[in-house]
Amino acid sequence: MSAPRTLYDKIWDDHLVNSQDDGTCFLYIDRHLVHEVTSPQAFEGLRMAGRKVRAPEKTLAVVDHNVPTSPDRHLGIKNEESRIQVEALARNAADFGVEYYSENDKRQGIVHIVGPEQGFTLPGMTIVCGDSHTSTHGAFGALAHGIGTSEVEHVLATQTLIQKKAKNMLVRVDGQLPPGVTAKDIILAIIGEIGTAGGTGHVIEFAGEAIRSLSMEGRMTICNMTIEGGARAGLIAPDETTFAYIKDRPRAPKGKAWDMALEYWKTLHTDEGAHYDRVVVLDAANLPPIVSWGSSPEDVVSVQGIVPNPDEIQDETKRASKWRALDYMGLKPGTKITDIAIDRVFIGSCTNGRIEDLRAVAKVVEGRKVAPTVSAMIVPGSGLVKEQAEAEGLDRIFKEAGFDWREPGCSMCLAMNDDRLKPGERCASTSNRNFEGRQGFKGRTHLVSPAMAAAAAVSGHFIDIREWK
Ligand SMILES: CC(C)[C@H](C(=O)O)[C@@H](O)C(=O)O
Ligand code: SF4
Repeated sequence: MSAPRTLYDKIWDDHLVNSQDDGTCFLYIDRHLVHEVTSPQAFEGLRMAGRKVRAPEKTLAVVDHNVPTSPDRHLGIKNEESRIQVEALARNAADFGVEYYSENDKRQGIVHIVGPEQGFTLPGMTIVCGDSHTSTHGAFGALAHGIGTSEVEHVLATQTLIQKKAKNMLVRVDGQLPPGVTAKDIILAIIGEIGTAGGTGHVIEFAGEAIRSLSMEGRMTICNMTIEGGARAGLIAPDETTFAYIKDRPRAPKGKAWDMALEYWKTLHTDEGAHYDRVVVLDAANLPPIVSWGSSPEDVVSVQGIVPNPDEIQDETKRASKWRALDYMGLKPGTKITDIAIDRVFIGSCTNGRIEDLRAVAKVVEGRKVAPTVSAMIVPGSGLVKEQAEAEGLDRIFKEAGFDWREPGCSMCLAMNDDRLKPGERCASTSNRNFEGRQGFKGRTHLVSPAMAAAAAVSGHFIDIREWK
């Protein structure tokens, strides 16, 4: 009998090409997603060295960060810097024979939404992308690493990645979530608990009843933000929910190949008695809806809570940094979270821009109006999410409520396109990062779930979604 292994151990072992005495390993990479921000120099490097893309059929390119989300974007990208980046990816994909979804392709969207949607992301695979939120794909039981541009070039050329093995960490979320509390609240609570460095050097496997009960959308939200907890990757063992999501996707295996794949996928779980280097346990039943108050995803509190007082922090450096965060956010200790008024609402991103997220928003805002003091936008994560939402009539609900209904892309998740906050503006956002300037120079971001963002849009301030009538 071989020693019991974790899910991470199994995927690692199945992809190990070579390992050196110092722990340096070559991992075979099954899937490579490429976007316009981190790929130009990588393709340029190949060109200069006269190399080809080794496995174009395992590579998929899509534009997301720089594309405008306005309805007239098919007329061309006005911002020159963005246009140059988007055109470069189109050219590189054509030159190197890589499939490419342009901003006018219905399948275009945020790379981490597109991969799963197409069945390009499958259980047991190693997946990379020059993007930190590649961890999202771990929701399928795939080992998914964000990589840098020089690694993008290395993978394009060799279909391998140089890695050292990380440690195993388990985050178990027991019990059932109360109504109104979502996957987003789980992951914000976890990061609040372990801190942004809590997962450093580890791959986190999420397990427990509350995780098992989540849809694939919810699981993707959890794995998406694993990276904000400092971990190398996040993983959730595949199960019937996973298989049902994948079945009949354009790139999923079909017929006999499906049966064979399924047989393998069913072995992808941690063995009884396998060792984790660290274990964290949370009880879902105790979780409230969560709102971030500072400039780090660990700065979180219950919607029923107050802005904390940094003076209560022992560590001097940390105390100073949290004071700075409050100053940046324009908040005072002791303020009730529900008394914080907002100017903008952003619903979208690879954290919460999927169909289930939009349905949750529609449920909250149907027959209501966005507060007159608030400007709110909804950005579907992909063209297919947009199409589905429109087929269900969600766009009508949004527009009647006064939301701006946009074209797919990263949008105001980060200020790399036309969608951004003005200095001092305060935003309830379903995205994953709240660093200074993230959504625009001097913009103020509060991270929340889609339902909480929707309720804030209508109320003009944060409100406990559990009390929504
Ligand atoms: C631009 C890109 C490299 C970046 C990332 O790596 O995550 C972006 O997607 C982000 O969310 O900050
Ligand atoms: S939506 Fe945001 S977090 Fe996701 S890839 Fe785009 S910029 Fe990064």
